[in-house]
Amino acid sequence: MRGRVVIALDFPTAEEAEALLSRLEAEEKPFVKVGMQLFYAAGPRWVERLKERGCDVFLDLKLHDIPNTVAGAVDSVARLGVDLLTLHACGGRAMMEAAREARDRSGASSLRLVAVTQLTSLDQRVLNEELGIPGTVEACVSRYARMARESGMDGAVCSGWEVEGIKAMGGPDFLAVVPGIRPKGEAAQDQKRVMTPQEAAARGADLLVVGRPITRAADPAAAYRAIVRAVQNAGRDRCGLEC
Ligand SMILES: O=C(O)c1cc(=O)[nH]c(=O)n1[C@@H]1O[C@H](COP(=O)(O)O)[C@@H](O)[C@H]1O
Repeated sequence: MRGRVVIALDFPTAEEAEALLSRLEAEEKPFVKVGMQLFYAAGPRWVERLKERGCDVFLDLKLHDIPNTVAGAVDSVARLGVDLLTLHACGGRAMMEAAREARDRSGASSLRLVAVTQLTSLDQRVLNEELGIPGTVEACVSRYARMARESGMDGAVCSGWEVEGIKAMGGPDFLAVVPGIRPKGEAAQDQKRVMTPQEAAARGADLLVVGRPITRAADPAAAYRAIVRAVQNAGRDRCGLEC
């Protein structure tokens, strides 16, 4: 999956998400993320239809509950045929293990479970002063990612600043999913730990999650293409030829 751009469809209705997708029709099969806003509005049947029209689908529900409840949620999601599902690493080992067991029992072997470490909207001050977690953001992300891997998760969500540590710890098959992507010069908005697409890809991001820089652009298809190009250029930078 190395270096794929995922478009975050953060819209209030299915119609608005579909309007965006129709503007991207000329592009190769897109990888899209459906988060809470759209999922709660459009529902599971709409997500199934997204798969039927050929999109790869990342369902970002950020599950966080007791193990039994999360296992039940994973069982329901497994029936939708989506490719990726998020849960919060801070739910702990038992929760993540229950999620993995539910996925394995469901037979949906292509459903990858990825654990959110620390949200890209948080910074050092929030971690230490508001959440009361000591140490650096990087150390916390690394600790959560290791726990996620040991609990059988397929990857972790982190910012571009923590990708190299996660890839070094988890190896090539442990996915580093990276939101907080901002092309040079774009406003960070509510994101704190941001990085350009080129740099995140050069550091080893497998999936780059991009929302507003594409969805709110005057020309979303052009914005998407520019980000895909930046990611491809990072691949060339890494090995001297296209890889
Ligand atoms: O799990 C996520 O996808 C996620 C984790 C995280 O730490 N930060 C983060 O921004 N996201 C998601 O990534 C997307 C980023 O959107 P933009 O900030 O508009 O590019 C949103 O849909 C967020 O829900």
